[in-house]
Amino acid sequence: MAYNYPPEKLSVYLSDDGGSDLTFYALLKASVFSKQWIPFCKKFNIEPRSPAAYFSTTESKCASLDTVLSQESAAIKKLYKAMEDQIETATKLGYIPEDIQTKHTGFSEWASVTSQRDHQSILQIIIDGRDSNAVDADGCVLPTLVYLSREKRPNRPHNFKAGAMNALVRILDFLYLQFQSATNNELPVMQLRVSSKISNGQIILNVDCDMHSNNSDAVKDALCFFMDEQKGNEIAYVQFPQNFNNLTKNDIYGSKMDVITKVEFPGLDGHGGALYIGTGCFHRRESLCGKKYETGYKFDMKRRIEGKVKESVNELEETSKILANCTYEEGTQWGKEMGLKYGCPVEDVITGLSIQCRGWKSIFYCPERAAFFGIAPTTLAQMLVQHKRWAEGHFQILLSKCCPFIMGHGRINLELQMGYSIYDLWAPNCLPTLCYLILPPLYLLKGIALFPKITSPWFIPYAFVIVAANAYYLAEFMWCGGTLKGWWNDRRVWMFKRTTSYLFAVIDTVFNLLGLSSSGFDVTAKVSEQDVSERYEKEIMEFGSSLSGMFTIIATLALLNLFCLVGGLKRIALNLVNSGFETMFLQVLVCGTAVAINLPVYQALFFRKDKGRLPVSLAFKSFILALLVCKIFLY
Ligand SMILES: O=c1ccn([C@@H]2O[C@H](COP(=O)(O)OP(=O)(O)O[C@H]3O[C@H](CO)[C@@H](O)[C@H](O)[C@H]3O)[C@@H](O)[C@H]2O)c(=O)[nH]1
Ligand SMILES: [Mn+2]
Repeated sequence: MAYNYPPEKLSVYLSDDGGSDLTFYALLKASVFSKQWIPFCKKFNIEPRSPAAYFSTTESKCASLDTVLSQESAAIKKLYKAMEDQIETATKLGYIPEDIQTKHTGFSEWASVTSQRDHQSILQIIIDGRDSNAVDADGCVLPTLVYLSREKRPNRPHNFKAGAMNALVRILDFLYLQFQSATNNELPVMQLRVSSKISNGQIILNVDCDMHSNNSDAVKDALCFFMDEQKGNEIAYVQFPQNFNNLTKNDIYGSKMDVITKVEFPGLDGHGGALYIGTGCFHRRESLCGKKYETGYKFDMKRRIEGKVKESVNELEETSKILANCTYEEGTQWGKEMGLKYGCPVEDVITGLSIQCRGWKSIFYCPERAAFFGIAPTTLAQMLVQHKRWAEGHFQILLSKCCPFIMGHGRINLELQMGYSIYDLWAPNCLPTLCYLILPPLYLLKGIALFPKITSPWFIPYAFVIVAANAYYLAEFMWCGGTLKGWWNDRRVWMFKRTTSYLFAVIDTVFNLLGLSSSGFDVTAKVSEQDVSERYEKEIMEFGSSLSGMFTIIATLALLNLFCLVGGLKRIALNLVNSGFETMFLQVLVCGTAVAINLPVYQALFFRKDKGRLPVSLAFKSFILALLVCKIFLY
């Protein structure tokens, strides 16, 4: 709401798939707070304009610089804290006390809600942009603010984030038309809760719920691309990078996407445009809703619609919430040709690809001051689940009719098709990785050489690939601002993802193709317990007892490599292998690297005492498994 953009041209929509009156209450409170916050931001040109982020990062710095600012900042912080306390109190209670409920008729909507998964559409226009009394403390108009919790019924697929986004797009569109005539709104904004979205009539910014804005000029930046006189008309979306503000120095879960953001996406940008990655993206409404690009297409951003809308807020709420009902999409193109596509765990990427295949271009833009910040997973389990979803989604795209080489053939250029396939091929990468982590060590244990001798000329290509690939990636990683330890962590995560997330992604995709299951959307956890956060800050890998399937694989592979390394080295030392070290060098290297990279796993199995260690039962299970594999192989 505090973007550096005329408020009468902005509307904010928040979608709450959790269907919670607590969220509605928080939004109400925020709308009241905004009356003080927005003038404060504009007066002092505050950044970032997310109050939580502002108070946690810059308050100390500004306090000493400017006395007026520091006084006003202290006063507004008090208001913010009071609001936060009220919301937290209600959250702890688990319900909204009656005296609060009576203050807004919207709460009555929840009287008939029995479950988050079974309720009618709830739509509340909290701030009506047409209302001349809806002003901030300085008397400036406020952006329209709408709360939406779409209808959910147990027997109806709700299509996760894509479903939420599409409901929002429709409502935004409908209300935009209603409001535009009344207020000359040019750019309504909309927002989702479990995912959040900002849009405006022609341009829609969508932001996930775990993100905040960090750059109040981002709207204007994006509009510059859309309004470019030469190329603006062919642009469908402007994607900003995903940045995270909760990363630790050496990024223990490899979440920082710097190599993607600074190398790969700018590369794709030169070949038609980067992927749509679900958040921090400005869409042209028309291209998102299925329009094909035609040469010569022109859109007048300043178009006005004549006529005045007299409907009251209540009437508008009643009419527009029908658009968020389960039955609304029946027999329509929503989820197919219109809006975000359904049925794929990376609804964002497949949607972006379809848009590009309809002839549109996209832009990837990294302003100096990051536009958005989000939250990266803080436990190994969260990270592996997230990557399983991504890898599965991408692999599904490759095997579907939306495969970049099929759907993209003749529509997007070959470089871009290949660019997409880097990610689409993540999942099947599990197969070679598993081979390398299982076969060389076992054969080392048995004393059978798989690779050329160190003295053979055939050793050179292997040495070259190993040195070149690693040196290249290391250089790229450091050039993008990573640390050496961060690179080592990244390599570990690379291995874990391939042996678990990607493997499960392949299995699930196959099941999916055979029609034996359908894929969902496992939401990434947004809060973690105190001790978990502390370990995250200290960069201690968090295992714990969840995800036992994936962790068993990780632990078993780690132990298998350890056993084989010890056994293999012993065999070489006892001279049981013909010119042992020379013939076994590459196997010792592969297996030794695996052991070195798995050090945190051994610690979690045998030495740690905290709750983030691997449970004893799992340690026992993987120990027996690894031993059994070695025994059977030697037999
Ligand atoms: O039923 C659902 C499930 C999810 N969401 C929203 O989707 C967004 C992304 O979910 P999150 O749990 O944060 O997953 P991430 O793995 O962090 O999401 C990344 O990956 C997704 C695709 O898998 C993209 O859609 C996201 O934009 C991208 O940030 C969040 O705002 C959710 O609230 C819904 O609105 N409804
Ligand atoms: Mn997220």
